[in-house]
Amino acid sequence: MLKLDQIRLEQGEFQLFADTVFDEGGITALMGASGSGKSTLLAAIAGFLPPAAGRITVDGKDITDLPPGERPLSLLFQDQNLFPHLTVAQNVGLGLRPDLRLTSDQKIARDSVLERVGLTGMGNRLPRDLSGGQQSRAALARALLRGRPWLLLDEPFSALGPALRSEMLTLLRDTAKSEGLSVLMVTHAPEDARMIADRTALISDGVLEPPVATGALFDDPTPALRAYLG
Ligand SMILES: Nc1ncnc2c1ncn2[C@@H]1O[C@H](COP(=O)(O)OP(=O)(O)OP(=O)(O)O)[C@@H](O)[C@H]1O
Repeated sequence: MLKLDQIRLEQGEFQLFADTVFDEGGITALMGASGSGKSTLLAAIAGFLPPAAGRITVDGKDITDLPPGERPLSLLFQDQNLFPHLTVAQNVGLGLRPDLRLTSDQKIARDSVLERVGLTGMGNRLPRDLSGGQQSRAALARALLRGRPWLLLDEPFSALGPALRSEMLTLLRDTAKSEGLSVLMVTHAPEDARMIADRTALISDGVLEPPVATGALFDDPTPALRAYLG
């Protein structure tokens, strides 16, 4: 369970308040208008923005002051962060060792994760020799290789066309299930939330609303969601 306990975040004039719990298992979509604070919230959970007030706990353990790399989570951004001069296998291996000195067991784990995301045999390519969808798979593979229980995604597939995006969302849903991951995914697209998110939490007027079942939410939108959907 990921708990945001009376959290207040500040970025310049902007403020966001969050006091809610994300249950583990399954996928939670995080939605809200542009500038509502979705990326700010993920940055705080990931450890890149210290809260102005409040505590963040995971399974009862206070992680508020832990450096990003020591938190029980991986973060995946839209631009994928693949290093252009490193091969796919090296980019993925960075998830385990920044110096790339993988043990033989770690290499086996890396190759296994490449296989799980459908990149078998592509480890020696450079990112530029992959399609957009394959680059997304490589970035997901790196996050998965870290083996952290929570996966935070900030509009990771929004640069992809509709068919590829849907393919990646399906891969994410299947992988989260098979690996028992808890996923928090920022998205602008209601259809993405409806497709894979068990729950959806909305940020509205500087406040994070508690996550609720996605189907029920869209079938009977709250005033905040109605305002967002327009
Ligand atoms: N470094 C910063 N200094 C000052 N204000 C900032 C900074 N970073 C973000 N903000 C402000 O914080 C607010 C929230 O931004 P954030 O990027 O979290 O929103 P978002 O919901 O992710 O938006 P989008 O959907 O457009 O990506 C915005 O008003 C933004 O202008």
